Amino acid sequence: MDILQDLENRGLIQQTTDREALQKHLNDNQVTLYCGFDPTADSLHIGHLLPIIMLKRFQRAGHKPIALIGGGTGMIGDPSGRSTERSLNEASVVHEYSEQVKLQLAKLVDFDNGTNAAVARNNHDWLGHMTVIDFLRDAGKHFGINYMLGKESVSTRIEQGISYTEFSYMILQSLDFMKLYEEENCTLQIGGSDQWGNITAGMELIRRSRENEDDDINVFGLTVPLITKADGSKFGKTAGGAIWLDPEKTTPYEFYQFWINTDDRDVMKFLRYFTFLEEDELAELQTALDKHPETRLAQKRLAEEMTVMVHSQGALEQAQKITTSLFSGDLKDLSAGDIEQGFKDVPTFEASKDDVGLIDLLVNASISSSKRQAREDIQNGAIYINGERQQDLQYVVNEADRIDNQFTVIRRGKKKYFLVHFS
Ligand SMILES: N[C@@H](Cc1ccc(O)cc1)C(=O)O
Repeated sequence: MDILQDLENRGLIQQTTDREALQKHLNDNQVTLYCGFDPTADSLHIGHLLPIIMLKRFQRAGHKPIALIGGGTGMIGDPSGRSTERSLNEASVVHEYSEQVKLQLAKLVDFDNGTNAAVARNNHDWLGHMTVIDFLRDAGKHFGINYMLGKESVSTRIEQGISYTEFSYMILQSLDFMKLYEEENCTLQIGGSDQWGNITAGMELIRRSRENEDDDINVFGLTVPLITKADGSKFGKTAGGAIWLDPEKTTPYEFYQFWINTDDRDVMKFLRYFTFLEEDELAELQTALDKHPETRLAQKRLAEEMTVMVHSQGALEQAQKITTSLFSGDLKDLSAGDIEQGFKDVPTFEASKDDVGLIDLLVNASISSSKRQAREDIQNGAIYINGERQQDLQYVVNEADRIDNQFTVIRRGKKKYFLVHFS
């Protein structure tokens, strides 16, 4: 099936410029396309995944993706989709973020697979050395103020205010498209739906600066939809904050759990958006969802695909093992690393490796508020050590209670977890 049809079936096209011409262009050529990512943090997050996967889809269809790192634009700040001015990051910080973002992109997009290997570029390489005179003469001349004021990213900000810095952002992104068009024969830019204005501005710049040339200029833009959820809340934001792609910031277990918790009403849409599963398999999962929603087969499949894609098969297996152990309450087979992932946000008490009476431990670790309370908790059967109830008031916590010789998981009541770390 051709790529545009596949994208359309998956609901992945928000807007395209001249759809028919784009179709023909993609049918007749190996097309070089790009998507830009501004380094606004030390890691990409789940909101960046859709455009990244889009690059992979085009790559699988035989086209050539460029992942553009916004080392230059990241110094300025895109007003698109934002209601307030951004605060500027130090140059050294943007530089550091750029390196991290580049490494992440390299893991996700195939940078060495022969004829259509993906390429990484950094727009600081050209924007960072441009003089202000060149900028105003060569780029600025092609942008009418009315045209710029008409862009949604600007018009929606006139009331609250927008700096000249952010106002100029669209010119920088346009210069990128022109640069990549000239140097890499890049003819398609893709992005999130809020990027439509910047993408079309780039096409306009390419056309205007080549007005006197006779050959046809074939450049295109395509945007993906904003991801919405049935419950109206924002995609990718949880109580614990953003879902990052960096395993140090969001562990693979947490990442896996994020997808597992997808609402029944959203799961099929997300499978279409994010995975490469094809119609027949999607239909099977739809049937499972209709007949046996309680098995959460579609959610499991989504979580598996995404965890392997962003992390690894090993990370998926670890996440599944932790999930099963936490569900059954049987923690014996977990390693210290598993415990750290599975109980990342649980209060942790540091202890030495000496045997200690359970009552003392409960009080020292602030699990029970007093010795009396500790005795009551134990007698009431509210205290569990590594998932096993302990009702002996004289019990001494010892080496055998240490998982991987480092952790003891204590539960008080139904789901209040505490971690004791022995060192
Ligand atoms: N403006 C894009 C990032 C980007 C940067 C440079 C480009 O040339 C293209 C895209 C964003 O904020 O998501």
